[in-house]
Amino acid sequence: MHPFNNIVIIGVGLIGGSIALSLKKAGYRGKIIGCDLSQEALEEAKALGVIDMGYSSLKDAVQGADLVIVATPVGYYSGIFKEIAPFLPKNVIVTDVGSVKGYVEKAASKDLPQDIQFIGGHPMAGSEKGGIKAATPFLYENAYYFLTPNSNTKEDTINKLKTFVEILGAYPVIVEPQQHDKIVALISHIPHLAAVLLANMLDRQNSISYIPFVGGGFRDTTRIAAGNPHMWKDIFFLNQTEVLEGIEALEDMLEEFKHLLKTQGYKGVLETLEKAKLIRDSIPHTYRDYIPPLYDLIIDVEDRPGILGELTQIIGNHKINIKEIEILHERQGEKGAVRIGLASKEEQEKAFYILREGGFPLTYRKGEIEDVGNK
Ligand SMILES: NC(=O)c1ccc[n+]([C@@H]2O[C@H](COP(=O)([O-])OP(=O)(O)OC[C@H]3O[C@@H](n4cnc5c(N)ncnc54)[C@H](O)[C@@H]3O)[C@@H](O)[C@H]2O)c1
Ligand SMILES: O=C(O)C(=O)C[C@]1(C(=O)O)C=C[C@@H](O)C=C1
Repeated sequence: MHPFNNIVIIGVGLIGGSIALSLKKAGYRGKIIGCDLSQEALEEAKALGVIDMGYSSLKDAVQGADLVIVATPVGYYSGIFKEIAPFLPKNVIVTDVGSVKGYVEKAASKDLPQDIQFIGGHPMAGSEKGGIKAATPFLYENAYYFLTPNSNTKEDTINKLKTFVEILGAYPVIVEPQQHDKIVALISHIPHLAAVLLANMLDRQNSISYIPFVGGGFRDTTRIAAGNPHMWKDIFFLNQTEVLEGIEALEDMLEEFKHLLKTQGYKGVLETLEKAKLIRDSIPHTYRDYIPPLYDLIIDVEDRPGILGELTQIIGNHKINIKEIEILHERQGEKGAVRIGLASKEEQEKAFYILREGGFPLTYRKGEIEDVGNK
């Protein structure tokens, strides 16, 4: 049974809109009310069927809610908490989706009434694109979703939010707000800063004219630099301590690398590169510990239009659900490769034979070939 019947989403953009779409996809039958400063976002959300009703007044929106999700840029939270505080129904649960949690926890305990249940939240899924038009019902599938209860959060509230997160297709992970901020500084905030600085280097070196030549490397390492500057400004300042620590660690590593390079430290440079490769290669497709493992197949395919459609159709015809699909970016000669992740060993075996006999003879179980890039 769904734990909520009347969900209010404040900020109907990428993250808020995607929550609403995921709920609808999962068959949620209650009401979804959107509240946004932007009339255009509300109109768009209604037209797309994302929300059932839209309000620009926070007071009107939250009346009757049993779950309020704050999904605006984090800098607005304190003002929003203060404004909704007098109008929140007694049994409502308030949560958020913000990329920092220590600050949000403090703001909630200061600005929300003491008897209102609050639990912080943060889905580890997103995009460099913002706004309701970028929202998708699949954003949270197989993503981690941090939940940060405080000492006042009841067990029942935690359980309801866990269920809610699972309905979105994500995996709830309970952490302390400070622990959360340490983790995301290293896996999200410092990487974002690095991407921003890499992008800006083209300008710094007065080499804007290099832009037409960028290949996959520059694109892959800087994609997130195209994210919303206002949102990211809030994130950096509201996770200032952890981000400053990360910057210092980055400075030390750059100094060390600079020294190795200046002093012909071949061994050290190689070790740095090898360590990074090990770490990068170890990022689980299978999200061990929290997410059930996936059973992968690697398929060598011809590089031509329509090939992906043919592959997925064969599998779909046999009612096998592809949990993950990835194009492996190795394009030497005429071949490319695709990785598909399946939910069970049985499905992997079935798909293996179906594909091999169905026009994809170069299908392998993961591990049968070491690494497509090294063949
Ligand atoms: N973008 C990501 O990748 C990502 C991922 C996880 C979490 N988050 C967090 O989610 C939140 C929203 O990010 P997003 O990417 O959906 O942004 P977005 O710009 O796509 O959407 C934000 C929406 O909030 C509305 N808004 C702004 N101020 C408001 C206010 N005071 N009252 C009501 N509505 C207001 C905007 O009009 C917009 O429609 C942020 O706190 C961000 O830290 C973002
Ligand atoms: O752009 C993406 O792909 C993201 O998922 C964005 C990303 C991330 O760093 O992973 C960015 C900030 C959010 O707080 C969560 C997710």
